[in-house]
Amino acid sequence: MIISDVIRESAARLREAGIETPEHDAKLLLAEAAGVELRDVDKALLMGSALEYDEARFSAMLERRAKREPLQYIVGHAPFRYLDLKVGPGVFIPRPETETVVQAGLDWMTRHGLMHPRVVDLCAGSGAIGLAVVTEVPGSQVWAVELSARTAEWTRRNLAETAKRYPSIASNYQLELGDATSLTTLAQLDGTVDMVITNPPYVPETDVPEQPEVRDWDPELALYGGSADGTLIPERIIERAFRLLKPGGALVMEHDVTQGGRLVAYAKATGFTTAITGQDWTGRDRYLFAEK
Ligand SMILES: C[S@@+](CC[C@H](N)C(=O)[O-])C[C@H]1O[C@@H](n2cnc3c(N)ncnc32)[C@H](O)[C@@H]1O
Repeated sequence: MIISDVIRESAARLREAGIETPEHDAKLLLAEAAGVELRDVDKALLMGSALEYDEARFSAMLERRAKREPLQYIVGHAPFRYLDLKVGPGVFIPRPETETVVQAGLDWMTRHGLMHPRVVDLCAGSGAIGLAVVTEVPGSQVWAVELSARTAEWTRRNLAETAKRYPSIASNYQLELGDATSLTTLAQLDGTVDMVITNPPYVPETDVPEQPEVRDWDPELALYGGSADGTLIPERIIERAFRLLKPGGALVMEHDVTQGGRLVAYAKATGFTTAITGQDWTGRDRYLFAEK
């Protein structure tokens, strides 16, 4: 079968399953089954040329996608800034809005000319935030905390993979298995940290996501913020970050679009001297930025 027919038929199957980007997903899965990049599939489509691919693997992946399993779990990896992270069931898939949150943290460190920043990533998941920082900020030291032992296996896997490309990070990144909201977690760092960057669970419990890829596949522990409006865990993270930070240090924390005002007020009440809400690329309120 020629490639355009394969894509057309596969996309029709995915469209029928309610997927919003059927052609894109079909092309990506075909690229994976052929062991090539997406642009090679586009080129084959444009030129009308043939493409060798593993047909059995492609149809198995297509069936998984039609059951609304996230594309990233099926292909086993997800991009995050300059990294390509391993993901699968049991770990939260890193999202583009979190790249904005990391950028806000990096910009602050650059503005303050920090040479050897000490950075904490609370709620590490795949390791996206901490691994981005330790690979993008030379001389940085990162501590990451994750509660789920199953998820922490993914964090460790990503640390090992990333260290193959950036060998120096192995000694500059430490993962702790524990509760990021507990006063005892990383207590040895209290008052010494330059920056906390975090993407904690924050989805309001009254707001169960409609997308099956999120609702049925992302771990619940990664999603829900522990109260009806989802701010319980983020507020505890604000308190923990305040103790970890040195005077003048900063917290950047991703949150739901509805939570900006409440979390700014909470940060100020906790003792942060400044607190503002930052926006993502689409202009929506998505993170708290607070200085101690
Ligand atoms: C929204 S995900 C973020 C993962 C990653 N930082 C990212 O941005 O892609 C939240 C993560 O926090 C973990 N988590 C939930 N509660 C926690 C807690 N009390 N302490 C530490 N980690 C926690 C979850 O298991 C999940 O991996």
